[in-house]
Amino acid sequence: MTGPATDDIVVDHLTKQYKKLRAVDDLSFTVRSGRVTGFLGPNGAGKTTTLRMLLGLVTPTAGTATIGGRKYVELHDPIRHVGAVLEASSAHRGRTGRNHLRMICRAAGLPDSRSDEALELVGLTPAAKRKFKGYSLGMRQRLGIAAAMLGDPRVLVLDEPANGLDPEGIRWMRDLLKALAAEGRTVLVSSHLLGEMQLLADDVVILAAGKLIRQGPVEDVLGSMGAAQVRVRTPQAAELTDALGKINATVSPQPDGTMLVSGAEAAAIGHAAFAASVELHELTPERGDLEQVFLQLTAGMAGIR
Ligand SMILES: Nc1ncnc2c1ncn2[C@@H]1O[C@H](COP(=O)(O)OP(=O)(O)OP(=O)(O)O)[C@@H](O)[C@H]1O
Repeated sequence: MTGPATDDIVVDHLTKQYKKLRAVDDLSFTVRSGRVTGFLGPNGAGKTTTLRMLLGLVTPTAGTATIGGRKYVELHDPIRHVGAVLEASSAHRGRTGRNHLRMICRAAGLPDSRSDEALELVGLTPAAKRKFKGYSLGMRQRLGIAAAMLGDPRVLVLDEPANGLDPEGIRWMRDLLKALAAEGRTVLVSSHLLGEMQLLADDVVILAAGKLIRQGPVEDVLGSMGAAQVRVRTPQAAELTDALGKINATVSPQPDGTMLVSGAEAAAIGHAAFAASVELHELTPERGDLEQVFLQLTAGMAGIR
């Protein structure tokens, strides 16, 4: 039997040229099954264009994007293979959420029962018989995910799914996507919410100005920056700042009375403090978070082109 060996997404030298603008520029990356991959980039980086090429909605100028080895348009039964939410779902205003899903089921040859299962999955059962026009943005996002899940797809592609969700909704989304990945599905999610991505994603693909900046497990991307800082608390801030100046460390005082020191390891800071007879109340190495790393990696690559 032939067919895709896995449900990986493979983007290979993908390029999209719009007149003078190269929206996506020779982009290559892999999204692995069984993991949540965060797709990150400043505004205008080319994320949506990439996802649209992956889903066969935009024709690449060059390169390919495949799912389990096939282009989207070559998939035999796409709704059972790939679920996608590219923007907050739209439905006929006067139609109920349940009827909206049933119509999709009928068009795709899926049993009606899938509508209720998908509504249950996204927590919309209580609103199943309410009309779409009364749905909040968060409910529309949930309905979009329900529609994407109708075919029980192995691959999910979501563009900014957390938009419009309240903190409880964001947490719900995180739990759902992690659970779907834990079942072995491929989950590719674009987002601007970097704090949320750090909690959600196993891997990240970072894009700026159409080009790949970094890809890999979140831990590796965070670690690779070596963005280590050390949080220090002392009642002798002036003396410590002097002592650290001598070892070329940079000190930035924080509003909470601590100082963040970069350019020296905790041991070197402790030693400098000891040698200067400075009392320390805290000495905590801190790694840069995804937001700091993202801003460093994409610095100067203005989003709006
Ligand atoms: N149909 C089009 N014709 C011309 N230019 C386009 C078209 N679609 C997108 N672009 C341009 O391509 C670039 C990438 O846009 P894209 O929407 O893919 O970025 P994005 O990373 O999704 O941005 P955002 O985070 O703001 O949604 C932008 O400069 C955009 O203006």
